[in-house]
Amino acid sequence: MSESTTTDPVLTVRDLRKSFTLHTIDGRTVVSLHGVDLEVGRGEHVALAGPSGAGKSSFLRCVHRSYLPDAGSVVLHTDDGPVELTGLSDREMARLRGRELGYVSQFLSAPPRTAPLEVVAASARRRGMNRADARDAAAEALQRLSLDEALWDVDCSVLSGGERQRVNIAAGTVHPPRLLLLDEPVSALDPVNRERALELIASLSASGVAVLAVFHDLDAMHRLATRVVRFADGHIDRIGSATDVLGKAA
Ligand SMILES: Nc1ncnc2c1ncn2[C@@H]1O[C@H](COP(=O)(O)OP(=O)(O)OP(=O)(O)O)[C@@H](O)[C@H]1O
Repeated sequence: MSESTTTDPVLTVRDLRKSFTLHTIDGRTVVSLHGVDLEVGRGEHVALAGPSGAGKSSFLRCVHRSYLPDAGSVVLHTDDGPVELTGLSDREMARLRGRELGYVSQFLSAPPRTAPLEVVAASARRRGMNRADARDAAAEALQRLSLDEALWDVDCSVLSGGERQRVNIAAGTVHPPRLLLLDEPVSALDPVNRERALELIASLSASGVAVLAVFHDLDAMHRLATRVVRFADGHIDRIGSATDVLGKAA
């Protein structure tokens, strides 16, 4: 399924294909994306829906290029013009990721012996802030997500799952990038912290950030998505408002 063109595009994906060869199972091939087209505009929040195994995470990872697609085009529209991500060297991709492309998964991957404040400040620095401003912005982001200040300088490895997720969200949203990819970012949060995180994510769209998100939770999609894209068997089979695609909110 194809879709219409967005007026102020941030991301344009065309005919994206990805498959995996399972070497341990007689070289069997699993196709996760069969040729997907999608455009995401400035300030849009596009939610990826669909059953388990439909290709949602593969799509996010191919856009982030933690998976290298087999074929197709992934273009990020930057201030310097469109950049084809599939053709960048690893070094160029890493630089672009730091500045323009945030990825928040459900797990925090922090270097050993790093503290929350450092993780979030490092993310802000990669996005162009100076050291002092990055530290202030990191403190503000952690405060907004109610991470207890006593934890800001402890090793991330001692944090609980929900605390790690809040550090991850703070790092993804501090001095927000042009495009933010979210893969189940609030799955370990209690209701109060989940609410704060959803409010923060909602405020990003208002400031022009393009968001591409996977939430298994229908309520989050209804609240946040300007458009829902439903995946099935590695294809997009439906695009529309949350109510059109998911039915009425509970
Ligand atoms: N690294 C991998 N190696 C082998 N197969 C993979 C890999 N990543 C994804 N797949 C396969 O690709 C298909 C799509 O998986 P993907 O994780 O993208 O689905 P999903 O829609 O995100 O599912 P879920 O909602 O359960 O997270 C599945 O059949 C999965 O087994």
